Amino acid sequence: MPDDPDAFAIYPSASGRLLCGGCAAEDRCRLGIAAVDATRFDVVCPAHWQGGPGVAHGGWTAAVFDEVLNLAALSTEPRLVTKSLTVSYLRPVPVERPLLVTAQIDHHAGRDWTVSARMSLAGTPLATAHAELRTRRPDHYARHEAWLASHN
Ligand SMILES: CCCCCCCCCCCC(=O)SCCNC(=O)CCNC(=O)[C@H](O)C(C)(C)COP(=O)(O)OP(=O)(O)OC[C@H]1O[C@@H](n2cnc3c(N)ncnc32)[C@H](O)[C@@H]1OP(=O)(O)O
Repeated sequence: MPDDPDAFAIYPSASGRLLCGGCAAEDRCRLGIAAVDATRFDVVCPAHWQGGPGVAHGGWTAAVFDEVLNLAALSTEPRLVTKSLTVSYLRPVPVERPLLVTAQIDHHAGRDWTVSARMSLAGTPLATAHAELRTRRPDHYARHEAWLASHN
């Protein structure tokens, strides 16, 4: 744990990837996301994320959207958290098949962002998502740690 938790930032990994705090040490995205650019992502659902036979767990789909929706805004604002995330599951998502996820910033004012994304297979939409993001306050993680310590 760093002395100042709010010093946390995401930098390109050894291989140039932008990875969350949980994946940076392994230098690979465990969700199976590979960024093409800031708004397009090649995604493959690893088999161990299957929820039904050959079909992705809905939590994996939500996690992928959470990641790409933040990545879409990351180049403009590196200090984001997700305030809300809504996923529409349109069709089952197959595991181990090449998927395309596109994401965009729909609105930004002050600390508030609204973003949306779509997951597709060969042009057919499988799921869509909308999220509200919030720019973190400078003491976001320190405040969290203080709150947690007060509940020990
Ligand atoms: C990237 C590259 C590859 C990687 C790409 C990106 C990697 C993946 C990105 C993942 C992004 C995520 O999933 S982020 C993780 C998921 N999201 C979160 O953890 C956000 C949790 N929610 C919050 O921190 C907050 O609710 C906010 C920031 C959304 C809104 O807070 P706010 O702006 O301060 O609003 P406010 O109404 O004052 O706060 C609501 C209530 O929460 C409390 N509160 C607010 N902040 C905190 C805090 N830090 N610690 C404790 N408590 C807090 C307030 O006291 C208040 O309590 P009371 O007065 O009501 O009692």
